[in-house]
Amino acid sequence: MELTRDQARMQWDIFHEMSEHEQVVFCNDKESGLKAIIAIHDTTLGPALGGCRMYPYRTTEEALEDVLRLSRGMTKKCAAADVDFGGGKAVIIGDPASDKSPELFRAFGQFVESLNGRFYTGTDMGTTMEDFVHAMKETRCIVGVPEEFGGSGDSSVPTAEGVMNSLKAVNHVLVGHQDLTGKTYAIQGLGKVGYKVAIALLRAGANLYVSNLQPEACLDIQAVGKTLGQRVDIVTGDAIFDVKADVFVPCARGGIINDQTIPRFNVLAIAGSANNQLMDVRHADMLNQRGILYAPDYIVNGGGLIQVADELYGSNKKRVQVKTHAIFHTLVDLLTTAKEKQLSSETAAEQFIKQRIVCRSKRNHFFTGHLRPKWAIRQEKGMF
Ligand SMILES: NC(=O)C1=CN([C@@H]2O[C@H](COP(=O)(O)OP(=O)(O)OC[C@H]3O[C@@H](n4cnc5c(N)ncnc54)[C@H](O)[C@@H]3O)[C@@H](O)[C@H]2O)C=CC1
Ligand SMILES: O=C(O)CCC(=O)C(=O)O
Repeated sequence: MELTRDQARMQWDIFHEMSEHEQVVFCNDKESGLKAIIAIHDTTLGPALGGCRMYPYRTTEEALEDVLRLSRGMTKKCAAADVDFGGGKAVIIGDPASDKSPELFRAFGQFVESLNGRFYTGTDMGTTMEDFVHAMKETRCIVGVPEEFGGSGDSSVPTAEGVMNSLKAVNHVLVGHQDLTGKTYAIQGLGKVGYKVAIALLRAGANLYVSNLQPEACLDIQAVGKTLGQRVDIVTGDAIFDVKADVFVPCARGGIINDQTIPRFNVLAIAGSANNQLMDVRHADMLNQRGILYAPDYIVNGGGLIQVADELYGSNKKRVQVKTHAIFHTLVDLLTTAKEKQLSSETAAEQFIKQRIVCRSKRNHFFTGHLRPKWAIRQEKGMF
C-alpha cells in the first residue's frame, strides 16, 4: 500500500538517513540566502576532508542524499589515497550561474569554522577557487585556494593527472601497455577536470567523443583536436552513453551507471573523475557481467584530494606528483586482484579499503589536526 505524503513524512527519520554518518550540519543564513549541508561521514583516519558542491537541487532531500553519498565516498577516497583524513563533503543549494555572492561564501565559511577543525573543504562541481577566497576570510579550514592566497592552487590539475594515470592503468590491464595512441574515449563533461583530460588524451594521440552542457568547451576541444590531427566528435544530450569507444570517461555528475545506461554502453571500460558513478553497488556486478571493466571513481579521482591533503602537511609538489602517480599502481593491482578473485572491481576495492582503515587506524597520524592562523593574522604577517 502506498503511503500518503503525511505518513511518509512521519516515517522519515534523519537518524535513519545518516545512520552511517557521524554528523550532519544544516546551515541556514537568511541574509546571504545560504542553504547548505555539511556531512561528516567517518573521522577514524583524521579530520574530515572534502570539497563543497553547488547545485540547484530541487528538494532538500535530494541535496541531503547527494551530500551523504559524496561524504561516504570521501572516506573511501582518503583510505585509498592513504592520507590521514576522513570523509566529509558539503553541498550548497543554489544555481552556481546566478546565486553566488561573496556574502554567501563568507556565511558558509562561518559554519565551517564553527566545526573547529573537524572539517576541511574546498572546490567541487559548481564552485571555484575564487569562491573559497571569500570563505577563507571566515575560517581556517579551507584548502585549494590560489597559491597567492596560501593555498595549493587548482586541485583539478592533479585530479586530471590521476584520471590520465588511471586510463593508462586500464589500458595496461586490457592490452598490456600504456600507449593510448589511436584509442577512442567518450568524455561526459568538459569542466575543470574533463577539459584537462580531453587535452591530455588528444596529446597522447587519442580520438574523442565529447559532451558538455555548454557547447563552447566542446568546440574548443574540437579545435585543439584539429590542430593535433585527432578526431573529436561532439555528442549532445545523453547520446554519449551509446557511442562506440574504448573507454567511457564520466567527468560530470554521478549516478550515470544505472539500470538504464548499462545496456547502452558500447565500451570496454569506464574510468573517469565523476564522484559516485554507480547508482548502486549492484551496478558494478552488472558491468562485470557485461564484461565492462570498471575503475572505481574514488581511486581514479584521488589526485585533487592528494593535493589538498598535502597542503595541510605543508605543500610539496613533488610529493603530490609521486602520490598521484601511485594511482596507476593501486588501480592495476586492484583490477588484477578483482579478476583473479572473480569479484567486481567495486567489491575488491571495498575489501581493500576496509582493511586499510582498520590497519591505519592503529598508527599515529602524521596530521595532528592543527588549525592554520586566522585570515587577519595571516594578513598582519603580510602573507597576502
Ligand atoms: N575538481 C576536482 O578536482 C574533482 C572533481 N571530482 C568530480 O569530477 C566531476 C567533475 O568535476 P569538475 O570538473 O570540478 O566540475 P565542473 O563543474 O567544473 O564541470 C562539470 C562539467 O560537466 C558538465 N555537465 C554537467 N552535466 C552534464 C551532462 N548531463 N552531460 C554533459 N555534461 C554535463 C558541465 O557542463 C560542466 O562543464 C564531479 O563529479 C566532481 O565531483 C572529483 C574529484 C576532484
Ligand atoms: O578536490 C578537492 O578540492 C577536494 C577533494 C574532493 O572533494 C574530492 O575529491 O571529491
